[in-house]
Order: sequence, then C-alpha cells, then structure tokens
Amino acid sequence: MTGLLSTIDSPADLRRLTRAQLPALATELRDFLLHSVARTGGHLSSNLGTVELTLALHYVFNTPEDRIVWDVGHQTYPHKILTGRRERMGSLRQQGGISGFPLRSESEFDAFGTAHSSTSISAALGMAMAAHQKGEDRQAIAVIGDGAMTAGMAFEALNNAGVLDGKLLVILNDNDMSISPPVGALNRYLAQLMSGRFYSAAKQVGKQVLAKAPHLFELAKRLEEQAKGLVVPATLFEKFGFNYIGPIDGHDLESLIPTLENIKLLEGPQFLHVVTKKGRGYDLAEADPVAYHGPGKFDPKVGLQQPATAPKPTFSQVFGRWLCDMAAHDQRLVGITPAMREGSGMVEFHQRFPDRYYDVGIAEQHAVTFAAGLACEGIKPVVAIYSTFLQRAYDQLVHDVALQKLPMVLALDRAGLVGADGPTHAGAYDIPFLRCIPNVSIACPADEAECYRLLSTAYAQDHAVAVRYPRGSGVGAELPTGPEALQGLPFGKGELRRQGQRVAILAFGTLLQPALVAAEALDATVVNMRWAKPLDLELLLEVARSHELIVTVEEGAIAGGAGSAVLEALQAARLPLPVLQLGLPDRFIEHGDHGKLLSGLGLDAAGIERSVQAWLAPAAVVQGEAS
Ligand SMILES: Cc1ncc(C[n+]2csc(CCOP(=O)(O)OP(=O)(O)O)c2C)c(N)n1
Ligand SMILES: CC(=O)[C@@H](O)[C@H](O)COP(=O)(O)O
Ligand SMILES: [Mg+2]
Repeated sequence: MTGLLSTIDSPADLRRLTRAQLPALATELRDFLLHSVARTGGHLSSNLGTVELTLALHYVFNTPEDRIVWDVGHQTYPHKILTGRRERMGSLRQQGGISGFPLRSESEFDAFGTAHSSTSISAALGMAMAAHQKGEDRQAIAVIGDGAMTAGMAFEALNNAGVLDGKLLVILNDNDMSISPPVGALNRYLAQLMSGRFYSAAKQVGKQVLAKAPHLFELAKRLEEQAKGLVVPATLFEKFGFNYIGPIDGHDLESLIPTLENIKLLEGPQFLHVVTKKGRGYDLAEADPVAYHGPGKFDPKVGLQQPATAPKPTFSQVFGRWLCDMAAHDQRLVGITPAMREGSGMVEFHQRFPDRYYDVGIAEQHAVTFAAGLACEGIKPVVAIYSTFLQRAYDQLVHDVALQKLPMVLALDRAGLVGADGPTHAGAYDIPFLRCIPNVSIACPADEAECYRLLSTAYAQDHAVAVRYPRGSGVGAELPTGPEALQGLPFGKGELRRQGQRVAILAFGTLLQPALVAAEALDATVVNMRWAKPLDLELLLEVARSHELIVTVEEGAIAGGAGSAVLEALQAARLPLPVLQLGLPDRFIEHGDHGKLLSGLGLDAAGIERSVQAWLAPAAVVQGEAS
C-alpha cells in the first residue's frame, strides 16, 4: 500500500500532516474503507459518513488522552484504521479478528465499549467528571447519531450534563437517517434546525468568523463569543444548558477543524451539530443507505446483487409473514418496532398496514410500556424486538406488563449467538431473565413452521408471551397455509421426537436439529420442548422416570436457562436424576461465524454427542482424562 494513509499508524502521525494534506487523506481513507468492508462485510454507510469527522477529531484533539466515545460504535472503522488497526481490517468481525465495535481491550483509543445505542453522552460525561475529580485537563467527546439521539438515555445524560461543569463535547452526527428513515418529533426538530435558512446562515457565519481569526489561543475569549455567534437562538440543546454550535458541514474539513479548535478553548458543556450524508462518497450507498447499512461481502464496482436462487426465508421474514397474516385476520393487531423495521422483517407490514405500524425510535423501554398502554385498551400489540435490546426494557416488562398481566407478543429476534456482531448483540440471556417473571411465558420454536404457529399461540394468550428465534434461517420448514394456518400449537406442550434408551435429550429451540443427529449415534430419546416456560411437566416427568440421564440443549446462557428450569422441576418432583446442561457458558462469546462458534462450544451434533459420551464414560476414565 502506498500513499498518505500508509504512513498513518497512529493519530500522532496524522497530527504531523499539514491541513492541506488532509483532503487527500480523506479520499484515500474512504477508498480503503469501501474496499475493505466490501471484502469482509460490515457496517458501511455510517462509516462512509464519518471519514472527515474522524480525521478532524484525531487531528484536533490529543487522543487517546482526550477521550472519544462513539455512540453505537458502528461508525468507528475510520477511527480503527487511523488508530493502528488498518492492517487488521481484513479480519473485521471474524473470529480472532478485530471487533466491529469499539472495544477497550482492543485499543487504548477505544475509550468506551459501545454497540447498544445512546450510551455515549452518559459515558463521556462520566469521563469528564472523573477528569474534574482528579484535577486532569482532558476533553471528553461523545459522538452520537440522530437516530441514537432519540433514546431516553441520551436525554437523561443531557439533562445531567447541562448542570455539570465537565469538559464535555457532544457531537450530534446528523445524517437524517437511523437504520431506516428516522422518525419522531426530534427528527422534525432537527430538520427545522437544518432548514435552508439556519444551515446556510450558520455556515456562512462560521466561515467568516474562522477565516478572520488571527491566532486561536490569543483570541480565546473573542472566539468564545464568536463561536456562540454560530448559535441558532434558543435551541433545545441550549435549554439543556449546552452551548450549541452549528449546524456545520461534517464533510468539510475547513469547517470542522477550525470549529473543533475553537471549541477546545471554550468552557462548559458544548454541543456541536454536524451534518453528514450516510454512505457519503459511494453513489450506491448514498442512494440506498438502508441496504448498505450492514451489507455482506460485495463487489464495489457492481454493488449488492440479488442471489441467483432465492434463499430460505429467515426467521425474521417468517415473523413478518405471520404478522401480515394475523393483521389481515384481526383488526386489533398493531406492530411495534424500536427502530428495527428491516432487521425485524416488518417492511411489508409497514407498507400494508401503515396505520397499525409504530416505529417508536431507538426506545425499547418506551416500546414495551407503549404496548402495555395499548393492551390496557384492548388493542393487541406485537412488539418485535431483538433479544439483546429487550435487556433495555426489563423493568418495563416486570412493572408495566407482567405485574398487570397485560397480554402482548414479544417477537424476540436474534435469540442465541448472532455471529459477526458478537457479544454485544448476542441474545444469550432472555430465557434466564424472562423465566423468573410471573405472567410471562417463553416459546422456543425449533423451526420456521413452529415459529409461525407458536406466534399464533402467543397471540391467543391473556398474558405476555415471548417467542424467541435466532438470526438467519433454519431448516427451511414449510410454513402453514390455508384456512387453518393461523391455528396455534398447544400452549405449554412439547413433543416426543425420538424414542431411545437411557439418555433423554430435551431440546429448546433450533438446536433440536443437532440434538436429533446426535441422538442417532447415542440411541437417545429426543424431546422438542417448545416452551421454556411453562415447561411441559407431564412430558418431562414421564421422560425422567424412564431414563438415566437428562440432557438439556439450548442456545442461551446455561446459568438460569431452560436446563435450570428442568432441574428445578425435577427437584420439585423429587426425581433425583442427573441433568447435563448444554448451552452458552458463563463468559461472553466473541464475534465470528455462527456455525463455527456453536461447534467450538460443543453445540453442534458432534459436540452434543461428545458431551453425552463423556458424561456416560466410567468415572475412572473421566478422571484419567482430566488429570
Ligand atoms: C439499544 C439499541 N437499539 C437498537 C440498535 C440497533 N441500531 C444500530 S444502529 C441504529 C441506527 C442508529 O442511527 P444513528 O445513530 O443516526 O447512526 P447512523 O447509522 O445514522 O450513523 C440502530 C437502530 C442498537 N444498536 N442499540
Ligand atoms: C449496529 C447495530 O446494532 C445494527 O446495525 C446491528 O448490527 C444489526 O444487526 P442485524 O444485522 O442482525 O440486523
Ligand atoms: Mg443517523
């Protein structure tokens, strides 16, 4: 590799360049980024939009002493490339490679680990106040997108920061996009701020002020006032106690760098509003930032292509189909998504039932309590939510839903490991954290057809039911059709899938398939449990009485998971049977290929067979192996 970029191994190298060299570097960086992501897959359009902002931040601020907290962190590839990880970009999001998100353990330049949105202002404020407590002079910077800004947590942090005197800079990276087009009143407000009059006026003023500034340090006081001159009067952010600056063009280094240099001199909480374009510099991504939000591998010359043969529908698509079918059947149904329309398979539902579709923004807590309110009035809410993001709405689920025994369907997508996004996005904990809440049930479909049917079962209940299903597709089981299609499976009932001897494998969810394969070699019984709560006690006890060993298999945390529920049930029934619990261990599982990760954890057919054989092996042999 030649060119300027090849000389940058850290921001210190960057800071040795002249300002005149930076536009060329930005071009190289963008080109490198595009070709790198095209080879690995990953979050593209957000990163294309932050090239200049990243350069400007590392150029002006003394990173890593000054701290940058990137909200969500899906826009940090330019940051990774400039902070010593250029050569590792080929390993992005692969097992053993670098993460797609900032990681404190990966680099001293990653001040804070992110991936779930809207945490940056809180974390940066914490860092700013820590510097204050310790008498250290450093800047803490939160870079937050307009989508992430919609979350309550961002506003909680603004509310707190505005009355504290931390050296905090919040940069709103406003590209007028979330993953989907942005929603809500805040978006409307930001659009007003960016409307022609404000935007061009602010830009003009900014350029005049900065061109005339002779020497930044000597003119600190004057610049402070001038920077305030960039302020659009009485913005929401000023009312929160910030000095609001902007909007400025986030792709114009000539605006960004002097503005950031000015801001460095200002006291108190600062708020800089930059305007960027998602997908900037790659025409196809600019035209369709949604498709290029998180693409797989592609050829940059031709862009994303439709596969030659139609792939199996994903579980998300199965959910989307069920949602449309049930909505057509029952007028009371409404669908809710916290900003994940595409990922949750709700595009068609949105098109066909726009009045019954609610994208509430990145607001999982609100989504759940909003659904509770709807349920109080006889509406039938279906909340589509990734397992990992439901973690945000735990109290809402306990206090607002379960305690009042309100009915709703929680379509819990991305349950289990998710692959390239890694541990931040893994749906590892939903069974343990849901099964301890009264009035909440959990269905674990083993394939697509069961998923469809169990959604119907969930919809028919008088309390909250989560239906958990994984990312991607399963065995490709054909979906029900015809007049009976929307008929559910029996609530709380499993099914015997194979009769064997000695060992009974109880499978919860899609790991039923490898369990069936392992059972052939082991001549084991296999039960498709279908429900983690309630357990099918009748079936469980019948199986327990006729076998020597119970093996539970789930793609979720072992601790407190479905296997634990089985243990509790056996104990309550005074059946002292050994239970081998297979699932996710008590550690975070890194990013990588989903299938390989499962094999590595012994959750494929060979692994299940191995674990059972090891359990059955005479103790002497096991001890021998261990010593
Ligand atoms: C708590 C949470 N909910 C949902 C998501 C999924 N998500 C990732 S990026 C994103 C959109 C972010 O939009 P914005 O902050 O404007 O960044 P942009 O992609 O536009 O750069 C969403 C909804 C998430 N990461 N965290
Ligand atoms: C950054 C983020 O949270 C999302 O973009 C997420 O990576 C999407 O994951 P899926 O690809 O599983 O929808
Ligand atoms: Mg955005």
